Amino acid sequence: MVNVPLLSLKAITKRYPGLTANDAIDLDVRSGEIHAVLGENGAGKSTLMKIIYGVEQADGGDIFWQGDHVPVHNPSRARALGIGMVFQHFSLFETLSVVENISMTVPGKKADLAAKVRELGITYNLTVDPHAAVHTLSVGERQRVEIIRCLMQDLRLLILDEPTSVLPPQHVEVLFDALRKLRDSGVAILYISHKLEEIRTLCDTATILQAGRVSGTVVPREKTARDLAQLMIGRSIPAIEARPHAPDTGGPLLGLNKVYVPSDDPFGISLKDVSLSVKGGEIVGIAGISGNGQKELSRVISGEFLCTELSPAAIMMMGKPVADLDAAARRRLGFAFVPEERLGRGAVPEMSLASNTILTASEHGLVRRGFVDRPAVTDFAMRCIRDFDVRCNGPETRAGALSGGNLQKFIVGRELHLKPKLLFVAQPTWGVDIGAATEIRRKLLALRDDGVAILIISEEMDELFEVTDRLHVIHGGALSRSLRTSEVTANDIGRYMIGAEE
Ligand SMILES: Nc1ncnc2c1ncn2[C@@H]1O[C@H](COP(=O)(O)OP(=O)(O)OP(=O)(O)O)[C@@H](O)[C@H]1O
Repeated sequence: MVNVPLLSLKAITKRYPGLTANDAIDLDVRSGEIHAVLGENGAGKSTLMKIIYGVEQADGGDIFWQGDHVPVHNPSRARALGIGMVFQHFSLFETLSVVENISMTVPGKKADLAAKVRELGITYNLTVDPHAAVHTLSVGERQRVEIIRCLMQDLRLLILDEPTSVLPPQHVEVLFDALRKLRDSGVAILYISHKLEEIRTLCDTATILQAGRVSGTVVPREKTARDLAQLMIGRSIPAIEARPHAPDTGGPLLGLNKVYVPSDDPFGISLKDVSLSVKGGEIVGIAGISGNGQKELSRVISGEFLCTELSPAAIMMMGKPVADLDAAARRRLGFAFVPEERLGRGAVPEMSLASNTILTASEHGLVRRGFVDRPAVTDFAMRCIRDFDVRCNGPETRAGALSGGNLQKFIVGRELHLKPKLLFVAQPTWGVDIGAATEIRRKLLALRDDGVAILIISEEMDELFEVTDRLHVIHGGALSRSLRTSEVTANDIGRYMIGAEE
């Protein structure tokens, strides 16, 4: 029995209208291994994980668990087998405590559950106070709660979907230590990530998916990140060339002048004395650990949150005071914005891609005399799809049916096609595969060279170093002074990020 895989998938197939998301996939996962699943956006990774966890049902193929043929009709059946999954978006109730959240799916007295949370926390170095309310926890701590919840049952296989995309760098190592301990105790881990270096450090095996099929299985440690990217995409990715600093092109197109904004969310961060400016032809980045005011800053700049205490001139766009203008009025001045949350704020999942373009592009010839110009809308959506290589069934595809990375590419494409004077992008390449991320960064640089002013909030240090001319670091709702990117190191930025530097 030693050689029987813990989980064995045979010819798993899943079809959606017009496409095959998983095409006869075979995959073996063994106890005590960390097994990466790699692939371009839309390759079928999340679909496959959802089938294993019982959220989606396969149209064909078989699942074997320790050699036995088992149907997995729903997540509770998966949990009963010993399968746990941590999704990208956590499923915790903010106002309840850790142990109250856990007791919703795990039977037992609260006192016993709390003791178990403490014990598991010590064993795996995932400590968290069982009685803390979830809203008081950092993102890293919430993820620990999700993992501990899986551990409370007899866990044999843990599925993690891009777990480090939400973590600050210093929490990544803590997570990896816990995952290695789990592996050494015999648990199998399925690990989805676009971060190839992480996969090389952490994972024992990697299965690569290309357009819904398995294209290979490798030992990632024996490959370079470049090899892995090539295996995923089927071609090599040219590096972004070094570029000279852009010339000054006049006055700032965005200015924040001593912006103080109390948070309207009881769990949020207040902005303190935030000043910054972005000129045409430059990219300014905002680095920082998530939860330090990025969300609040982006709502204030986008106009989604109007703070009545600000004087109109506290925020200037294209030389005009805008702090009292709503988002639509700011957009009319030539401002475009990519929010951090794709679904809900960036796009309406129930609407087609074409209709989603009208949300922000209506003033760009898509609505005439109050009527939607359908051919113009379709043409606009087609251009976004083509230029940003959005893998979908065309402009009438429902936004919610796109894979995460493809929806991100579509939203970035839509905003870049508005030909803004000032562009503000939160997490430009969040969840996007390495090939597409390089392409998005290249397009941002091209816009900058055309004189557009660009502000980027990102938690990816490499990305900020690759594209920005200047940087600020946000910590506790306050911004550092402006730092010229070519004159600082990642270590310098790290000190500001943890508040060791004013
Ligand atoms: N509910 C759905 N309806 C229709 N098509 C869907 C649905 N869910 C996924 N798809 C399609 O299935 C394909 C695979 O999507 P999936 O989310 O599995 O990709 P992925 O590899 O996880 O991508 P990413 O890296 O972008 O998260 C995509 O083409 C996607 O558009």
